[in-house]
Amino acid sequence: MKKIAIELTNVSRKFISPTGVSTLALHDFSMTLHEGDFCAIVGPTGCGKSTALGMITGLSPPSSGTVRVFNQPVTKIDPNIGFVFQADAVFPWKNVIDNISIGPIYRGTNKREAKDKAAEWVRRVGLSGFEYHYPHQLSGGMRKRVALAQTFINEPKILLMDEPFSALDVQTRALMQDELLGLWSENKASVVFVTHDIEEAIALADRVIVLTKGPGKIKSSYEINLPRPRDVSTARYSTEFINLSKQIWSDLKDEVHI
Ligand SMILES: Nc1ncnc2c1ncn2[C@@H]1O[C@H](COP(=O)(O)OP(=O)(O)OP(=O)(O)O)[C@@H](O)[C@H]1O
Repeated sequence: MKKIAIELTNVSRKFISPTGVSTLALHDFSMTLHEGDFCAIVGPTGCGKSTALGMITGLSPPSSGTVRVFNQPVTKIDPNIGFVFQADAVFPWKNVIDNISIGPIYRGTNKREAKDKAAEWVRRVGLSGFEYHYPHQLSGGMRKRVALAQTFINEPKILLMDEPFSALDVQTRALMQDELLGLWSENKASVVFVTHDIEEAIALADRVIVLTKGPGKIKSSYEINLPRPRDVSTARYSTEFINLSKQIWSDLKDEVHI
């Protein structure tokens, strides 16, 4: 029996603006993610997807309900959690090796060892030859590879991803999705992946959760039983994939209808 990695129970999150305006971002939201599982969340803009991730990180406590990570209440930022966001989180003034080694150095690994480890990650994400390039000398896809290496080098038990590939062109995006699945299959982190792209959600995840328009609550949830390992560019042609895609799109269409 797999352990529970993340558990949100009847969570709501309200924001109060400086002028006193209250926004209920998420309402009575519950989800459970087991160790090593890959869950995607889709939903209309502003429905509270990023808010849900923020509560798992410990950056933004819930207004009511409970958030537990590996059975412990979330009270602070947990070093076992890795993040990848839409914006590149790479340091522009550091080269590729220095960007990738920064996590282990902050965690107390000596510089030599951290750089050796980073060199191995440079190879794993296909950036050999670019070790001493700076982010502005790399393409968007290459910068994303740096971001993935920066995260995976810390061997996170939980990986939170907020539209990480949305700024990439279609081909690079498919490559990065395959890259992510490859890294995940070795590391087996528990992943929560937020996206607007239904096909991306189905191609990557074991489960896709659809949220209603804000304040978000769960509208539907689908188990994705496509075989693994998956090749994202071919998986999308299967009948099962197409049917899931139609069903999820139909759920979402009701929510974005104006
Ligand atoms: N710090 C904040 N202060 C006030 N309101 C906030 C804050 N953060 C989020 N909100 C509001 O909470 C709601 C949910 O925002 P959130 O960013 O979680 O949505 P989302 O589903 O991730 O949106 P998108 O798909 O557009 O990225 C929105 O109405 C947003 O304006």
